[in-house]
Amino acid sequence: SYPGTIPKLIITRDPSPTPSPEPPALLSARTELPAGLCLDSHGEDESPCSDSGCGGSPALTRSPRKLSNSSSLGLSSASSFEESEDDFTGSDIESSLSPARSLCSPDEGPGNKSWQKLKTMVHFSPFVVSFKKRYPWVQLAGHAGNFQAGEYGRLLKRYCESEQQCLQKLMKDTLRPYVPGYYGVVQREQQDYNLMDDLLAEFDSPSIMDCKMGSRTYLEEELKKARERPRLRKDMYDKMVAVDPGAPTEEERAQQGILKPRYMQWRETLSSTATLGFRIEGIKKADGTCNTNFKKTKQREQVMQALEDFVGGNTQILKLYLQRLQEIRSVLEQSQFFQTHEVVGSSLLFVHDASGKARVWMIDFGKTVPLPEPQTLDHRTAWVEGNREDGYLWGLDNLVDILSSMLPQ
Ligand SMILES: Nc1ncnc2c1ncn2[C@@H]1O[C@H](COP(=O)(O)OP(=O)(O)OP(=O)(O)O)[C@@H](O)[C@H]1O
Ligand SMILES: O=P(O)(O)O[C@@H]1[C@H](O)[C@H](O)[C@@H](OP(=O)(O)O)[C@H](OP(=O)(O)O)[C@H]1O
Repeated sequence: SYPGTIPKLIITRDPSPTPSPEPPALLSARTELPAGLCLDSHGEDESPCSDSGCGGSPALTRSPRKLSNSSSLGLSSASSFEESEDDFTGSDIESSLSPARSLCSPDEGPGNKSWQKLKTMVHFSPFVVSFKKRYPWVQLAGHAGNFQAGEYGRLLKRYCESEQQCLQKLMKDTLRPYVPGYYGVVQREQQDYNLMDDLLAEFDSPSIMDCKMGSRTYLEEELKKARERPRLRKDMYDKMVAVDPGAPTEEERAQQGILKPRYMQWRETLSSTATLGFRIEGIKKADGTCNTNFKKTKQREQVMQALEDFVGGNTQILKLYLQRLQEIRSVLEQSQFFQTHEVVGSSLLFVHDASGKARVWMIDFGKTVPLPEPQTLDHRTAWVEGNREDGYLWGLDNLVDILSSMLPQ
């Protein structure tokens, strides 16, 4: 298991069947909370590109406007990813449970966040690009309303300054072939977007998997903020209760809210993030079925089963994925960008189709931040607060090891 210290914000109960050591508390939601603590129905300014951090941050000179829940629907269907639940065919157990979805629903009334997490919902978005190729675009994870269709096999992702900085640097780094091509900032309907390659464009009826990498999903900066300006998140409390009604403490129950790092950490220990350094966020298969119900996929065997199902038992595809991951790992080990950035919340996007093509790319750099010079990370050392290690390569080592063990020796 992960050799590092996972800070326990509040000790409730370990959702893991295997006991883990109890590390020291770094932050407590208890009485240390200063006066003025407020209860948000959604978070504010939690991370560089969290739903409020990016669009709502006053530091951004770019358009701070938040997309409304229906904003993508408000645009032409030929140019936007429409939310089309009619197309949904997957087993979406968690989404039906998720209170956050109804919390963020359009009829929620004013004053609430204007856009929401996709969570366990998957967006299928058929659209027409300028060369008339029509294909269903799928957003497996992340914030709803974050994406718009671009032209020529490109897509627009809601502007986030730290992501822009990263993508710009990555275009000059050895990692360039392993990230979506980046084409700068574009504006649509007064909203700024980062324009990048749609990685699905070159596939026919692709199968897709999103794996969130690293042993930690919140930035050190987020911990600091939570201490200095603690905000109780009602939406996160509700999401927690929907998955495990026994998870909140008495106090959290009374407050009907939890701090973001506490929620993120609970998610990490519930899934394989804390023990394997990555977790599956969602899988969509070529037959149209989707599963984003991996919150409790924690054990190595459960992960293997999900991967096996994803590739449909096709060892050739598995082999190609393994090769690509090994290639990415060796490039990461040399990459100047990677050595000098804390990479949190970033995913590996796996895509294959019936033609036998299988590729993996790194996506989502909204919470990838530069380190102060001359600090570097090896991405394998256990995290202790202050060292900023993210466990990315430790997770990739585990993923490579799991895929290798699934292939005939
Ligand atoms: N360049 C791309 N090409 C194709 N699909 C993409 C691309 N980028 C993202 N996606 C799809 O959108 C999903 C969410 O992407 P991403 O993680 O970048 O969004 P986000 O809103 O920043 O997520 P989070 O809330 O985790 O920060 C991915 O799981 C994938 O399905
Ligand atoms: O997957 P879940 O259980 O829905 O939880 C969300 C997930 O951890 C996202 O990664 C996080 O966004 P960031 O990575 O951008 O912080 C988001 O925070 P947010 O609600 O503050 O955006 C969480 O709500």
